[in-house]
Amino acid sequence: MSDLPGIVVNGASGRMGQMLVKLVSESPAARLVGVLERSGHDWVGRDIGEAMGGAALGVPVTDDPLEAMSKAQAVIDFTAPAATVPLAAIAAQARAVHVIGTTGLSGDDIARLDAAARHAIIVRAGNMSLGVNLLVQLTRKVAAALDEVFDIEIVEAHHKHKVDAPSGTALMLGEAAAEGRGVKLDRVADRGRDGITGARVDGHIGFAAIRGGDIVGEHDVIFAGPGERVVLRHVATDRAIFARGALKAALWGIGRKPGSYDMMDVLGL
Ligand SMILES: NC(=O)C1=CN([C@@H]2O[C@H](COP(=O)(O)OP(=O)(O)OC[C@H]3O[C@@H](n4cnc5c(N)ncnc54)[C@H](OP(=O)(O)O)[C@@H]3O)[C@@H](O)[C@H]2O)C=CC1
Ligand SMILES: O=C(O)C1=N[C@H](C(=O)O)C[C@H](O)C1
Repeated sequence: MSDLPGIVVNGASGRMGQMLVKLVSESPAARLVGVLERSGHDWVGRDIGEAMGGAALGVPVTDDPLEAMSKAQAVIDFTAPAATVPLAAIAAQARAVHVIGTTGLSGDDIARLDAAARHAIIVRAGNMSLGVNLLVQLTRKVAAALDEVFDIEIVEAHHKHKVDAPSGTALMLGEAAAEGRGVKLDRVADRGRDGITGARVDGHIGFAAIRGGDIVGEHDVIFAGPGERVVLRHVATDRAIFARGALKAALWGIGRKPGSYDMMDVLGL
């Protein structure tokens, strides 16, 4: 039996779940020890490799989180708030690092995750890619350097199946822009304009979302001033960037003190 860190993937049939199963099962630094799906899913009880249409991986899909985590040091979770929030308490009980990529979490969900982090090691980010986390840092710097004469607008584009808006990444970028300006995002965010909205309010941070086709994820932070514009952009073309970041976070989290961490901590940015 290998002594590589054991990783569980939650939401194994999802777009990110399948990407993670592939990455972890092929990784020289970790081993796949469990895969979770919700009760009633037709993959439960099947070998995950075969369910994904490939060779058997020797790991059956289960709907029992404690069983899945019995041999694990970490669980990677890109699912939905209704699955992620309860899993935090179970991961704490199993003493497993909980890496959370799930977006669309409400303020109440985040409060519950923060409460779980008193006993659990939670690494959570709306985007686990290196490029986006660098873009977050750049956004904070540019927002601090440019005054309110530059209007900040965040435009994001994703595939047609995405259920939440603005994206988790857009919200991270908005938080960074607000921090750079020394304001609270919830006081200045304009989320969704329609009809006679009135002129733009100076100092506000606007959000716009495009949904279509198979767009993996694109984010522009626009600083629009009189006579010039600065545009910071990230374009994701492969979901593997998120999966790689999540596995890095899982390995980084093992042995840390309980608490809430993010990708800035993992990447040392
Ligand atoms: N932080 C980051 O870097 C990234 C975050 N994401 C986020 O990850 C999440 C998943 O994205 P994606 O893989 O595209 O989504 P999918 O819809 O492809 O997959 C979601 C998975 O979660 C499961 N799931 C959904 N709701 C529940 C529930 N209530 N209980 C148990 N399981 C549930 C689904 O199971 P079922 O099929 O049975 O519904 C499915 O396996 C989203 O929130 C997305 O925004 C995505 C990419 C990068
Ligand atoms: O749902 C997605 O696909 C993605 N979600 C994340 C987000 O909400 O920002 C990250 C990435 O953009 C892909």
